[in-house]
Amino acid sequence: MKNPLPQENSPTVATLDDLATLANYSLMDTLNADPDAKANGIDHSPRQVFTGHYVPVRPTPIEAPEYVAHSKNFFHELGFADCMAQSDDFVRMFSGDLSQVPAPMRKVGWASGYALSIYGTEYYHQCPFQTGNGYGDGRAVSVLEAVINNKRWEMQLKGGGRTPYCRGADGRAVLRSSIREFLAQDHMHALGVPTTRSLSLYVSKTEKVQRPWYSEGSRSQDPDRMVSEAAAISTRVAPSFIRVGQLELFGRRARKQEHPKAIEELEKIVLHLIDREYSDVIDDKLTVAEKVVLLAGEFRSRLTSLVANWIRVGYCQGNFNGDNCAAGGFTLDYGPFGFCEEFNPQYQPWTGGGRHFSFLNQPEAAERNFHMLCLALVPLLMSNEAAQQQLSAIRNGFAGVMQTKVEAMWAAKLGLDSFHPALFSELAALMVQTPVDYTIFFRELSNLPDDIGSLQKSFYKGAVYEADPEGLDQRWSEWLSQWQLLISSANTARGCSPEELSEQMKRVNPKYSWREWLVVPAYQQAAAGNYALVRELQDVLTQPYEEQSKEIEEKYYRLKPTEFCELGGLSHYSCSS
Ligand SMILES: Nc1ncnc2c1ncn2[C@@H]1O[C@H](COP(=O)(O)OP(=O)(O)OP(=O)(O)O)[C@@H](O)[C@H]1O
Ligand SMILES: [Mg+2]
Repeated sequence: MKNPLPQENSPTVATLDDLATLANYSLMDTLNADPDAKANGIDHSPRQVFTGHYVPVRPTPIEAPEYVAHSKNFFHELGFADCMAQSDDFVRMFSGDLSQVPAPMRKVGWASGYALSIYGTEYYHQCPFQTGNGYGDGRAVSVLEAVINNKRWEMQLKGGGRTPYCRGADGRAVLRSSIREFLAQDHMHALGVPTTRSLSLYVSKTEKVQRPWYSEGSRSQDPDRMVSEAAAISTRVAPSFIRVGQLELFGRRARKQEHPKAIEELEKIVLHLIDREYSDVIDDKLTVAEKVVLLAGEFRSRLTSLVANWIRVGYCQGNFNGDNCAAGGFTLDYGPFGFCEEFNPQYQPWTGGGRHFSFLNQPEAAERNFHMLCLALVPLLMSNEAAQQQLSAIRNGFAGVMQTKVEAMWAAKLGLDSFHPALFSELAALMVQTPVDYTIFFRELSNLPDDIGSLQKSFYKGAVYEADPEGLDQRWSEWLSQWQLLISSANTARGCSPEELSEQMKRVNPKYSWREWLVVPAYQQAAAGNYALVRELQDVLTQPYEEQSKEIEEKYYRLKPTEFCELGGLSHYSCSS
């Protein structure tokens, strides 16, 4: 689970001209453009897009861009020189100005439409036209596809200006939310959780936009004022940005036979997805029906692993609807996300999100998204009864696969080879009643303590605990003895030393995880032009399994102070963008 060490090779891409030689626009060249689109990409007002997979859009640059951060890890993986992130032409391009990019890079990017489904229900009314034809990337604009070290990557600006899908909004992202997404992507990758990757982040020195947000110290559920915040553009990178919602859009159109090319467009996007995300596991020579069935099985496998990983690291996506669910099976859209500090199965940082997207309900939410993906694929199997049955068997097997993966994940967190239901259910009860800090508890347990002394570092000591501390400590001691028995017999069977087990558990249970109250000062200082804390956090969060220095431990391996509980913008948020 450790973050793979960046390649030591000297960078092969040192300038934007070097990067240009790797450009290769497969999506634009193989999928259908919206026939009503304007070739120059000046297409910045809400309108309906009836057909086609993408709309050519010219991003709107932010004024006076200033460098905030780039992902050093990802730059090294790609063979990019660090200095490139601050070079004029790179800054210009990745702050939204494509007017001077070197050929064969293109001066127009693209945005895609998608459908919205929430927890398995299809929605249309979020689109200003009530038809679903005006919903999609409202502020995300892809600007480049490049093949780098034999791997294809798509690079997408977030906050890159209005598109036909902007629904009347400004097309911008603010510095606060961009810093959160940028750091969270780097952190998740370092945690070993599949994710879109951070490339770069620039802020405008002059351009501001208004967002609802919380006053200092506010405990209100919803933001209580409008604030003016700096506009920023972050670039994220993935093999593709195809979402379940995107397949749903074409699936719905095919199901309703909305236009003569609907089925062909569905087939094309599905084959494109396979090519981008599944070409290593799905043979190109198979029939479409065979590919579709394999795709469903592979996506099920990736999605269930992803959600088990989210739970392992305490991540709650917050708004896990179909359009925030990447069809490649990685984490996408760090908006109203959060990491569980005080363990609570119903943890949900987003006040608009509801229980259905809460921490331990994510397997259920994932199943709903998976169901929507399967529905979208059905029109491609119309003449093939056998393939339809295979698809429905894969669909119906989701819950079983999900449960197996979640149980294996709990077993791994506990250093065991198999899941012990009774041991786990007492642990879950104790974790809620005490309650514990999720990260600190499992990390302390990874030291294989002799008694509960060190585990108490993770105790928040709530009302239930305070009512009977001896009683709860007694239950913890009993639980720990049972766990010790199980690990010692498992260790004997595996021929594994306690030191080896401890090391193994520490690769599953991170020491450092996202703590919102430690991120808030970083974006607040950044708003004043000081990026030191952003850099420090980037450093800490990209080595989450390492012990790091004493100083870092004292600052970041800590219970959430009580004064931060219930604070708006910190313990919960209603708007995150
Ligand atoms: N400021 C904005 N301007 C234009 N469109 C927006 C803006 N904020 C959100 N949207 C659009 O509203 C929809 C729902 O927003 P949501 O918060 O899921 O996505 P997001 O955070 O913008 O982006 P993504 O899913 O691409 O990470 C998306 O289609 C998004 O593009
Ligand atoms: Mg989204």
